[in-house]
Amino acid sequence: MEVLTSNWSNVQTLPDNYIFPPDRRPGTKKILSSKDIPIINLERINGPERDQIIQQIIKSSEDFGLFQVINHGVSRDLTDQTMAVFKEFFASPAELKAKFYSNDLNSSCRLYTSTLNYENEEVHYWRDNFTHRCHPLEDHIKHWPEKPVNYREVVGKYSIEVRRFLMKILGLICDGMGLETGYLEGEMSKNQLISVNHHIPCPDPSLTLGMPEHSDPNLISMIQQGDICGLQALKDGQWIGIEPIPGAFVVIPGLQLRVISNGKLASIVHRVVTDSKESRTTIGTFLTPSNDILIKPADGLLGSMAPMYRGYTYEEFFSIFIGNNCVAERALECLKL
Ligand SMILES: O=C(O)CCC(=O)C(=O)O
Ligand SMILES: [Fe+2]
Repeated sequence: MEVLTSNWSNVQTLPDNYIFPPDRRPGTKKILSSKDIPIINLERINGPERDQIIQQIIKSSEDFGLFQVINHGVSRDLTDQTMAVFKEFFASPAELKAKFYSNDLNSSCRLYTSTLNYENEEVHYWRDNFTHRCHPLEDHIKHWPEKPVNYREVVGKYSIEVRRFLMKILGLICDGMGLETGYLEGEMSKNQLISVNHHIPCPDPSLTLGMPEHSDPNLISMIQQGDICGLQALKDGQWIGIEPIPGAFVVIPGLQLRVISNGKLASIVHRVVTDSKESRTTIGTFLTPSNDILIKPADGLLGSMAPMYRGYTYEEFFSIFIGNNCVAERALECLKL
C-alpha cells in the first residue's frame, strides 16, 4: 500500500526507482500537440451526413489509429461527475483504498502502482491505476467501492452510457468496412473494463513515464482525458501530443480490430508523460472479446486477400500477451501467418 503514489504527499525529488535509463526517458524536448489528429463530430450521425462521418471514422482508423469524438451523446454532466468521483477516490485516505490494493489479474477490482509486475520491474511508471469490470453491471457492481458514496450510482450510469457510445462506434466501423451487421456485437465486445490512471505531480517529468509506449490489446479503447496533457502518440516516428478537448473522448481501435480487418485498421502506439505541477486523472474504457470466441480476419473482408493472422481465442491471445511481458504488438507477432 505504501507504494501507491496517491498516498504520498509533497514529493520533492523523483525516487531513483522511477528514473528510466537515458534511452527510455521522454527527455526535455517539447512535444507539440498536432492539429492533424482527426476529430469526429457525431452530432449529425443520424442525418444525411452519416456516410461521410462513417468514412471519416474509417479513414482515421486506417491512417492514424486514433481519433477524438465530440458530440458523442454522453452528457457533460455525467462525464464531469464521473471524473470527480475518481479524483475523490484517489484522494481518499490510504485505509479506505487499502482493501482494493491488488496486483492480481483475477481480483474483481485492482488498485496498484505502475504495472501488475511491480515486484519484478526495475523501474516503475509514475502512475496508480484502478481497474474493474463493468458489464453486465449487475454481476460486477457489488464488488465496486462504496465510497465515495455516489461511486456505484455514477460509475454505473457512466459504464452503461460509454458502452452504448462504443457500440455505436463499432456499428459504424462495421458499416464502413462492409462487415456484416452485428459482427462486433455480442461475444466479440462482451467484456468491459474501466481503467483509471492517476498521476500525481511529478518532480521531473523528463526522467520518467506515466505509462510505457504500447498498443492497446483490446477490441477498442476510449479515454476521457480530463484537462491535463499527457497522452502522446507515435506518428511517423515522432511523438505528438493528443491535446485534451473539453468533453471529448479519445478512441483507439485495439489490436483485435487490426486482426479482424486483416491489417486495414491501425492501432496507434501511445504513451503517457507526467506533469510537474498538476495531477492528471484519465478514465479509460476497454471492450474486449469474451474468452472463447474465435478471432480472425473476417471472411467477408478478405476477398482474394490472404489472411495475415491465424484464428485464436482472446484467452489464447491474453496468455501470449502475459507471456510477452504485456507487450501487445509482440503477442500479435506470434499470431501472424
Ligand atoms: O491515460 C491515458 O491518457 C492513456 C491510457 C492508456 O493508454 C491505456 O490505459 O491503455
Ligand atoms: Fe493505451
